[in-house]
Amino acid sequence: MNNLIDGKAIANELAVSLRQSVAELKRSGVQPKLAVILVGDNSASAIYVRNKGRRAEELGISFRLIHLPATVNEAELLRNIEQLNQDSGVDGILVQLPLPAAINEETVINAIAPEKDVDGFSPVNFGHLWQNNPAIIPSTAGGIMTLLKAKNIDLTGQNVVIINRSNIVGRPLAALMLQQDATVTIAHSKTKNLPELTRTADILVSATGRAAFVTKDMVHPGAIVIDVGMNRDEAGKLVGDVDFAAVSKKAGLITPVPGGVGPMTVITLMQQVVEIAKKRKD
Ligand SMILES: Nc1nc(=O)c2c([nH]1)NC[C@@H]1CN(c3ccc(C(=O)N[C@@H](CCC(=O)O)C(=O)O)cc3)C=[N+]21
Repeated sequence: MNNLIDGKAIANELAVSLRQSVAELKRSGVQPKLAVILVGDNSASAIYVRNKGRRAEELGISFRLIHLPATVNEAELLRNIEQLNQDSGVDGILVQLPLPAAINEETVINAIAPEKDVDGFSPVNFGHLWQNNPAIIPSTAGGIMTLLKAKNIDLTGQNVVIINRSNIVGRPLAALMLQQDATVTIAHSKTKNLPELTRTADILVSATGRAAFVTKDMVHPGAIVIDVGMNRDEAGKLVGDVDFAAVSKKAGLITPVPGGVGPMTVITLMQQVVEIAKKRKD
């Protein structure tokens, strides 16, 4: 099957030059550093954070994990963020989502200094993105753009349907694709006649969190299918949103799970840590 987009391989290629950028920064006396705050013991979050730590270490980026108990109160979490905001040795701050229900995610995200908000979730970075002047962008959306670029896909005039309206994936991805002259539709749980809509897509992106949500009748032959889903099947195996066996026979290009968007998210995060660290020299 040669219609597979190998996100892992693309991420590994990008890692080569990124490692050089880190080495160069170190020679000039700057040690790039990412701080991650993980609250509680969500097993999926623990895996994602571990993957980020591994990649950082391999690139020569310092990685500080602050693991707080699920019972931590908001004020305590905000104090931790404030400390990282003040620490001139920290370039990027990431608070792993989701947070426990007792904590207001918006309050927490807004507490991160925008220039260290490596996720691009803060209102300032979000605003820059929608003003068509992106600064720090959400990693999953950025990673998908890099993946399409690596495959020489021109978005001009393409019909894109994104099944996800979150601030983390759907909205930032829509902004980035619009910037490259795609015609973007954001679909969600209230969208009428979804299969009819998705069949109009030249590029279909799904991030619903439901295994086998995207079936082959929803996909136009030859379409590009980007699977952002991270689900566990009955056997506990990681699967995406797309019925991969059937849809991969129909799609022009398709990303697998694992090995598609996930590794691109992580490498994009690291690229942004390095970009922020470069600013220390300005
Ligand atoms: N503040 C914040 N920023 C995030 O960027 C963020 C977050 N919260 N919360 C959760 C999502 C999810 N996410 C992933 C990261 C790596 C993989 C990844 O490495 N996936 C691998 C394998 C995963 C595995 O081994 O289970 C793959 O798809 O091949 C996936 C998903 C980042 N997120």
